[in-house]
Amino acid sequence: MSSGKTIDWIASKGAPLRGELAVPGDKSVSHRAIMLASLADGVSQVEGFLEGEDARATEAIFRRMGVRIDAPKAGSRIIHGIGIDGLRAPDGPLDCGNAGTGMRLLAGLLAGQSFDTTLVGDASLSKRPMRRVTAPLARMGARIDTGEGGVPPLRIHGGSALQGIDIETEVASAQVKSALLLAGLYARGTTTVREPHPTRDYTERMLQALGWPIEFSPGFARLEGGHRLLARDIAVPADFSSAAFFIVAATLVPGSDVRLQRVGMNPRRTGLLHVLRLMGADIEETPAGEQGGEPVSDLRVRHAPLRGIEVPVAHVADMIDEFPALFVAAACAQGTTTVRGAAELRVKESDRIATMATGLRALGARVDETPDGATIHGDSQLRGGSIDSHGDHRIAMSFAVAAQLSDGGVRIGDIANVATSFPGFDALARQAGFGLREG
Ligand SMILES: O=C(O)C1=C[C@@H](OP(=O)(O)O)[C@@H](O)[C@H](O)C1
Ligand SMILES: C=C(OP(=O)(O)O)C(=O)O
Repeated sequence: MSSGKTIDWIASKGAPLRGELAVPGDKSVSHRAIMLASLADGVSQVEGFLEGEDARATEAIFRRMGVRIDAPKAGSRIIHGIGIDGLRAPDGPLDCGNAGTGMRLLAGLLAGQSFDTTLVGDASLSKRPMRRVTAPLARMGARIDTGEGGVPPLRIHGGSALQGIDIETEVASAQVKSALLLAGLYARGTTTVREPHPTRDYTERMLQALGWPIEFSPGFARLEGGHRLLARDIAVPADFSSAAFFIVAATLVPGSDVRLQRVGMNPRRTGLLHVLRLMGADIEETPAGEQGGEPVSDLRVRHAPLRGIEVPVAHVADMIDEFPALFVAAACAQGTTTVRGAAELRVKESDRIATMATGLRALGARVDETPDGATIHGDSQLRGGSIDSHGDHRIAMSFAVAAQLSDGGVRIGDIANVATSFPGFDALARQAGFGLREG
């Protein structure tokens, strides 16, 4: 949740990136851990929970629906599950903050409850499209009113008898898929979701880990209503999307050699690794076992010159949150990089194609926008300037990376929302070598 206070960063060229870096827990997994452990029978302990505002907003919402969640120390939660039908009506609107994930997953989960709820969000979330979940949920029998134009708030009417469906989603979105699966827990019969491109499968994996029968494979998931979830301890892996800023920065800054510890390597998240390697990056990956059912690896990233490429459309969904950082890499690569099939970027916390194109141009790069992507002309010697992050955490962090390559200082406006996904980014970035301070 944005505090309303505007904070800026002044970022500038620092030192080559060095050392061992531990990035915080995965945001997607942290949301789902709160939701599913709350609905389980018994007590679950969550370790590596992301202390970011998005996941904490979800946590606060479940507390308000009667779930006891203890926080013995940072990154730890003890969740006293109240069973699949145990949630209680909250005493007012539920605030999802900045989190599309929180709101869309909850739309599905709350559609199956016996009581009414209202979901609200901050200024950015209040502009994001919700019909992508409310329309298919309506086909299951859910009754959800949106604001004018299909945006939040969502007024969810409880007491609907949900019916399973077999549906092919229009957009490749793990949030849409997860909303339907969570509604499917409460539906009569079978819910089947087919996707145009496979998306992250954390909801499916965690349902399975907590004992709900589910069948899934890339681009496909099927479950039926009427089972129960059993509490289980959950170890949250480090967030690949947070690691991505350091992977790109270390690749770009000459002399860098950095190690990232035990990063979550779910194949539906690591598209950026493939794309950066195609561009010439030097990323060494050492598998380090599993954490919470997810493969994790130690990554060693050394500086390497990059060349522009056409980003394969097949990787787009697997790197959807990494495009802001990729745009920076592309601006500093030799030659042109083309991005297509990424129209989803226009409906994230900001229009990420437009905010990145505008910001990079302000630093002297040449970027042409297209409706579903951009052409980024490389070979840029970035200069200093002023950037508006539009309150978008990933834009703010991407320009902190860009500033490590620029000739002058970069003022990055409105960075408070970095705390939604990556609290402590600035301290870790300074530890790695970044020139970065509040201004
Ligand atoms: O399911 C999730 O946890 C997420 C899915 C993605 O959104 P879409 O599914 O809408 O693409 C991603 O952008 C977001 O950061 C987290
Ligand atoms: C798009 C993002 O998150 P959400 O949709 O949950 O707001 C993100 O973290 O980049």
